[in-house]
Amino acid sequence: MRFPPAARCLALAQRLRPVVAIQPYHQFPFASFSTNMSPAMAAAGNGTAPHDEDCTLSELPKSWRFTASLPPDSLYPTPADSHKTPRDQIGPRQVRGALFTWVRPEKQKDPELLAVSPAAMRDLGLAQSEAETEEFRQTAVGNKIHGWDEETLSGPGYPWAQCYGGYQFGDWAGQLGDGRAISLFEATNPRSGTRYEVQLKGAGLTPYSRFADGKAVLRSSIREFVVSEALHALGIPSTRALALSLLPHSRVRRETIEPGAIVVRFAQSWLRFGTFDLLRARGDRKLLRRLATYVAEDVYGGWDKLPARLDDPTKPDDTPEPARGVPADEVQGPPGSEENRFARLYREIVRRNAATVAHWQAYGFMNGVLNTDNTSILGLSIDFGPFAFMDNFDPAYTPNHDDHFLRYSYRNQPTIIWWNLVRLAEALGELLGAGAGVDDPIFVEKGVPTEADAEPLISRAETLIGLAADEYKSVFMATYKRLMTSRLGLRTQRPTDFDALFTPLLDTLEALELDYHLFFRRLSAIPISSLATDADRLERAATFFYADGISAPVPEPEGRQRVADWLALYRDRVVSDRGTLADWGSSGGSNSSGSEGDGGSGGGAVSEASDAERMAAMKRVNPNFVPRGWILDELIRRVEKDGERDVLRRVMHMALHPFEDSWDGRTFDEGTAYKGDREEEVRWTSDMPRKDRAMQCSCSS
Ligand SMILES: Nc1ncnc2c1ncn2[C@@H]1O[C@H](COP(=O)(O)OP(=O)(O)OP(=O)(O)O)[C@@H](O)[C@H]1O
Repeated sequence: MRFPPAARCLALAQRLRPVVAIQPYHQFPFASFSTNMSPAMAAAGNGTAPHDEDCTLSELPKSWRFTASLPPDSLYPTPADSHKTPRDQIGPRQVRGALFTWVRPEKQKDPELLAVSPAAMRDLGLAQSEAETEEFRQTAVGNKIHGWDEETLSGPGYPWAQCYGGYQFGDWAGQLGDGRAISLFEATNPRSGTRYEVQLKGAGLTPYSRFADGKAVLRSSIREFVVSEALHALGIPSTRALALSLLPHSRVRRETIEPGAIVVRFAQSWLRFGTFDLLRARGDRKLLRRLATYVAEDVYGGWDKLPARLDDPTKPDDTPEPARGVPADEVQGPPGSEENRFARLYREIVRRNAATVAHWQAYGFMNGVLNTDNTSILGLSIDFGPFAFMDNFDPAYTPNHDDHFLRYSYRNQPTIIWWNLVRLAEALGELLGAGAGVDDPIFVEKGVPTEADAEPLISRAETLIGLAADEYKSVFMATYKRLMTSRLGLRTQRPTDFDALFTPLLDTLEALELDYHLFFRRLSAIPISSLATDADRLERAATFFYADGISAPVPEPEGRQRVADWLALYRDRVVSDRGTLADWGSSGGSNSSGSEGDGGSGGGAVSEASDAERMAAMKRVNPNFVPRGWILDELIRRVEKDGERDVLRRVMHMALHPFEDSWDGRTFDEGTAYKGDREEEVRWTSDMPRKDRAMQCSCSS
């Protein structure tokens, strides 16, 4: 079966790439916090306060909607068929016509529960004390399964592994699938009503394990456990991690022999672009339509949740947020660019991913392997292999040791996510291009347009994908600018900020090899009144250098002057943002002046109260702690080699409360003083050791 329109879409994709081709990093910053804690961060909820409604694991409402809605592997049509098959016979193979296989996690001997995320417990609706129970420990490694009676071989649900494909490093990789992840059930938090798919990573072989062993090593499991929760606490959409267990009898062969582990993780959906890629590659149009419908109805919560057509899709920057509530069968827009419900679905996926990649850019996070099987249909950060947070600001940095062409480098991330979105557009091309004809019985039956309809369909798909490219860029830029604005403590955005403030800042960080995160955090503690004169600013400039000096080949006085020049711009911008007319010219004054028509002051002051408010607001969005590569390496060494355990609890606490000045001895949501390690906290939030900057990881995990 051929996919002619999608083939045309491929050509289109190639033509479209320049539309949003990644520009130099400094043209692509973004952020989405107001100076107050953003709703995302508030919702992220880092606390562990108990709730009356928190339940036990067995009380937690569970469902199996994914497996009830989509077709299983025909070799094991029912859970009982799979359950009766010896575990070692469920070997790797190509699966057709299905989106998952029923498969039970392997049983594990003497597992040790190493750590849980208190925030994850709370977000799932589980009482904190549940983590102490045997039921939790056995569930966390797959020894106990829910919804299935292993005696009677019956029950409402059974574990499963998803089938998907993907483009890896730009090439079609064929069928992939959950080769070592097995989903247990969907859990609905009774308080929030949010439903999550809960799964185990490292739980054993599945039909999608290909040539590998179905296991995960402790090293990569610790990294995924910590970063999932850290991203969420930063307000960055991410899959989550609930628990980490060590498998003492599991020896896993990678570059060396390593201990095995299992992470319990959860997300509102684990579907990836690669799931759609696979159906397109199989030519399975019917299932593709069914999957898209499942995503809209079950994952996004209904067709009416998707974005209405923009008032003017050719000018997304000038258009307000799209309305919602469009009925499923409504088609919007003029002939040639009519948007049906599948076009709205595609646009929502575009918008979510644009916002997420904007968060990564603003917070200096790199996934490291942005293949289409690692790109979420919900726009979540997903699959944590060789990820990293930026150390010294270097837009060409890739944390992936094997990424020789820098495909997944920091500056390329927005382009690559668009590249992946174009692959998704190819899969959805016929559905979104069909316009009002999408429900014509012949089209529904065959999934392909008639000869007469083909040309208009292709042309409409091309038009809509082109408009989606503009929308992607617009959402990306708006989000990035909003985040950067708040990271700099500004209450207002100006069109000139991007070129006049953000770009010179990033250029300075790059030229002087300054630490990206420490810069923002340290700036959050500098009163504007201390930047009044050039001499003040020159003195303050050294705050941003490492204690052992700058590593860039720039003489220190020159480096100081460069930072001081930017601080002058910043001071003027803050004064124009927060100062009053009466303040202007009332004190000191910098030598620089704001841009024409920019409200620049060239002098002025900010009241102490207002400046204190700026600094406090900045501290709420500029983390003091991020789990950098060297910290995770230390953590892994201490857990794996030195047998430490409590360090995991401490690192998770810092990751879940990243904006605090300090942690040990302070009272957090749970009402009792938190027991930390002061020396460790200071070390993990100060200058990083020179030898550890900009580390790279291999993909082995
Ligand atoms: N040790 C392994 N055993 C079986 N399959 C594996 C193993 N490692 C990777 N895979 C599979 O190879 C593919 C690509 O691997 P990748 O490292 O991107 O994924 P992953 O980290 O295992 O999974 P996820 O994206 O679910 O976090 C996936 O289909 C994955 O399931």
